Amino acid sequence: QPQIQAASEKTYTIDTDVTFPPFVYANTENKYVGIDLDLLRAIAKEEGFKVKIRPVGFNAAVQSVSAGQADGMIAGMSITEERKQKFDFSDPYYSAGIVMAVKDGSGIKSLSELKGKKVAVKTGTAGADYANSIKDKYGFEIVTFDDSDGVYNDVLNGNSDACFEDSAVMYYAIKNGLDLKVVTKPANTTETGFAVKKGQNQELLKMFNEGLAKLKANGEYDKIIKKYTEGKATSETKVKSQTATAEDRTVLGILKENKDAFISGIIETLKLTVVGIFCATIFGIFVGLLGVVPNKFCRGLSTTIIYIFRGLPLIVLALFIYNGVPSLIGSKVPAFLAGMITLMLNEGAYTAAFVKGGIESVDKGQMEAARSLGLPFGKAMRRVILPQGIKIMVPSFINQFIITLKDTSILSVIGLLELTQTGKIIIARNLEGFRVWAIVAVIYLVIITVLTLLSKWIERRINN
Ligand SMILES: NC(=O)CC[C@H](N)C(=O)O
Repeated sequence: QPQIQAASEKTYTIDTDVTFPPFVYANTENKYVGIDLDLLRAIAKEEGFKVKIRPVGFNAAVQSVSAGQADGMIAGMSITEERKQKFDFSDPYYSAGIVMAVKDGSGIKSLSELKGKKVAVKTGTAGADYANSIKDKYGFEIVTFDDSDGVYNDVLNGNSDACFEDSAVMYYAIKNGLDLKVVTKPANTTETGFAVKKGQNQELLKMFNEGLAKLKANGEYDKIIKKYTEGKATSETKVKSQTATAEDRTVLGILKENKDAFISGIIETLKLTVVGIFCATIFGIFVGLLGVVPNKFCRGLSTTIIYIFRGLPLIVLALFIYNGVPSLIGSKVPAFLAGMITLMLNEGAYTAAFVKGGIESVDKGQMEAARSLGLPFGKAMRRVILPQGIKIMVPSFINQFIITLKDTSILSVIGLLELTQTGKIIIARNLEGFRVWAIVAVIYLVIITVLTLLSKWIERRINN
């Protein structure tokens, strides 16, 4: 009995794409809902397991599930032959084809008019595959975005001439006021399913299928589908942008409405920054010192570490640690830990470089004089060289702290819900790109100002 109890309480991490109404999105109450999540929650209840939903985006979800970082994903995901190599899919719960949409009033009416034009798609989706498969035939260029709102906006802005999107999603968005028009019939219709990594989490897949069958039998399935596809929207099913008239669209209104999201985004950013700065500083000082000790191996090691981690783009390092390393070591790397290690290695390499440089810039005669007075190397370093070197390094430290803060934004690619990712998700809902990014920018500036003042204060104390 207790064993069953424990098993039934198991929580699974499920990644999703919240820019995909009516399948997954945030409603007016900021709750993640939609056909997929309602089904998943009903199934979880039926089968006795818990789910933790992470709004990471479609492509990020595909990667985190393949890397074993999440237990499964549900995001209106098409069951394709290619994906079956990497994923095990549940029984289908919906189906969708791909349609092309253009700006209302644009002259384009068919695929054959796309020659020399730009088509926006979402990274890693069936729509993107479809676009790739016909781009040479019709002679268009592809532009990719991480979420559906980015795709729609690019067409609305006129940067792209058309976009490809799942039919149900496109119709739903247009019904809810998006100023685009569907001009083709659904193509490549595929079924939609819940996915786990191939060969993994089979018990979860089995429970999903059993639960789905039960919901289909007892009418709950139909109810959920109807709720999102027919009839009048309720406050529960409304997409944020649907309430445009009722909602306060001023900067203050947006701030008030999303207060909690912004606050938790800020906290996550601050946590990452503080932990990142701390680890990078220790790591950097250590590697920097290694670079000046009188030992060839240590100096070589220091140079190599600096060379590698200063040379790698932060985003590549983050994706490598989060999505690459788990398949190597066979266990999960939590997103926060992955983010922290990324910052430690990258910012630490820069720190090491200026620590080394700072020490080297202290006049050589200082060390010689200290040594000839009989001080051993370590002591001469600590008492004579470092105090002078640190003064030289302080401005670089402050600079690096600020860069670390800004670089935390890049960690949004591994789904960390820090300030930038928070901004993306809010925009996914209210489509107020300009205002939300302005708010996010101001918040960063405020934090940077505080950080700078704090650093300046420390600098003064060190110099006195
Ligand atoms: N969330 C999505 O964008 C899914 C798009 C599409 N159905 C796919 O599986 O690729």
